[in-house]
Amino acid sequence: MTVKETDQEVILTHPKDANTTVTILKYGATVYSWKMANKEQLWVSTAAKLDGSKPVRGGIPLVFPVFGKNATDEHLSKLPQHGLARNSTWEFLGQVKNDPPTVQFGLGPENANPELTKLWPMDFSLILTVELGIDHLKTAIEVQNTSNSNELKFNWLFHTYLRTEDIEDTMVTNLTGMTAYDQLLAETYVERHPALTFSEEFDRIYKKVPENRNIQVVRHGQPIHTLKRENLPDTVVWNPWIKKSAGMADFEPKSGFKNMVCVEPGHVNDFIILPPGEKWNASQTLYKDDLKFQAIM
Ligand SMILES: O=P(O)(O)OC[C@H]1O[C@@H](O)[C@H](O)[C@@H](O)[C@@H]1O
Repeated sequence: MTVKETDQEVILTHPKDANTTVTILKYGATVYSWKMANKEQLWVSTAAKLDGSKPVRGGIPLVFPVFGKNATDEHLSKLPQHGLARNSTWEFLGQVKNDPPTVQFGLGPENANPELTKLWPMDFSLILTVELGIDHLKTAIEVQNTSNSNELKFNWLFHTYLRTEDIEDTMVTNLTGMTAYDQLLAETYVERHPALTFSEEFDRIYKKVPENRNIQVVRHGQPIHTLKRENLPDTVVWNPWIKKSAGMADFEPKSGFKNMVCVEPGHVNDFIILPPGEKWNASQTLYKDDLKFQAIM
């Protein structure tokens, strides 16, 4: 069996390697484990809530329809930080392909968190497709505006927590020359560093990153993760470091910031405005590649 469903989760196993698996919690349709040849690729807090009481701290939470906390939009401003998709139990729609094993999850106003759809009463349909390759994990999203008359205004982001052995000797590359909004300084500037390194809290939105930039997480000269993006122009890079992780009750162990970096492809710098009836598609693929340095300014 390549796909196993329980009440809480769906587990995919690759037919060519029983140690290559992905586990998706129905709550938030959150990928919270991805193992390649038995090696975990994602970071998840040991205090993460997997019981639907709180979005999962780790894995790949889904951010929709708003990134961060909105202050101005009549409806979006009423939603909590990062919206409602990560706080809703999605419907498992089943397996759509055998090899690579591929499954889908759906969310709409009928099954989304009712407390939150009351605050954001829009017509929408989301389909998340998760594909487990022998050497990759692809997550793809389709958003449909199911209204006959109103536009749908939203952000999308894959809040991907990537695992690393030690953040202090980890770099994130191929964002050189991009415009960055530093959320900690509230300043916009052009990224001049040939690679991002980490020695304190880090929270930046890189804007309009061309699709041919494949962001890499590099350790000891070896790329440990490579990210390919489709229709996701912005990328958030985040590490909470010591003080911020100390303040998060669900972030454990407290030294866990050393073992993770969030590289989060999304469309967050502005909103997508989808006309009635239309669809919008985007995806992220995590895979392994050789070192490809794209530092052209
Ligand atoms: O604690 P949350 O809501 O999961 O957010 C975690 C982080 O998510 C990142 O995407 C944001 O850039 C950070 O500002 C934020 O702190």
